[in-house]
Amino acid sequence: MNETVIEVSNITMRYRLATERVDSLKHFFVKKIKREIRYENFFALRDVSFSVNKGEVFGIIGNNGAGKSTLLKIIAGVLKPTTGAITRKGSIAPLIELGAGFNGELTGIENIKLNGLLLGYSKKFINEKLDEIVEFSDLGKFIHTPLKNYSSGMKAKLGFSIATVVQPEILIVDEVLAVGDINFKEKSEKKIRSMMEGGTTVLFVSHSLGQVESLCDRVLWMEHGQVMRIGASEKVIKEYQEASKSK
Ligand SMILES: Nc1ncnc2c1ncn2[C@@H]1O[C@H](COP(=O)(O)OP(=O)(O)OP(=O)(O)O)[C@@H](O)[C@H]1O
Repeated sequence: MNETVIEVSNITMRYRLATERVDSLKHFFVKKIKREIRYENFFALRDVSFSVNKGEVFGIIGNNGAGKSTLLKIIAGVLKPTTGAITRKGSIAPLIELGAGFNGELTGIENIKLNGLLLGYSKKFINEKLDEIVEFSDLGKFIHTPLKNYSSGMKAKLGFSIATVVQPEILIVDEVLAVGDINFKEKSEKKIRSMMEGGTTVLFVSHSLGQVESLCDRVLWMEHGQVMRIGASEKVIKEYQEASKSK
């Protein structure tokens, strides 16, 4: 029987956007005190529900602004939904907002140590795994350079290498593979596949439909914060492409 590891129940995420234009922070507070700031409700997610089974590779697709990253952040526990509930079973490695825990002044090596601690790895474990992380990251001599000199792809490589040195029960991958070069893409796809074989559940967000189709069992297509379709990858991707064409 299929075991559910992620259950998303009626998630709604509301952002409040200030509708006034203010030129400075001072101006903002003056207006706020005078209660002249008005807010508009913006729903990034509306009543989203689905579940993901253990060992499944689950893709999320949709146009820019559809709500994919917001949904992943809620599942990862980085954001709290306005209403609705999430249940999650097992350890999680969220590869989202890579670099959020990075420090631009520190070198690649130093960031591995810092980020590893943030991910809950012990010092001993990080030291044991350091060579493996450095090798996988393909950063060559840049590993000894401060991160502020890295491109976004280089940061993504480092983040992926750190997070996947352990086998989490749930791996969340948001566009990470899109910024890596072709060699790294192949390598990281291989790593994701080996994790899948080891039983890891993967949530994968990407605009690369070919990659989604080749990696994912099922796909969720979102539009304007709502679920359009959930189903077998090939079928849902085809429907999404047809809908995009006819727009
Ligand atoms: N902190 C925030 N405050 C207000 N609105 C936000 C915030 N974060 C995201 N949004 C809005 O929520 C909507 C969904 O954003 P989200 O980043 O989840 O989309 P996405 O599907 O991941 O897009 P993309 O494919 O471009 O990465 C967008 O309209 C965005 O402008």
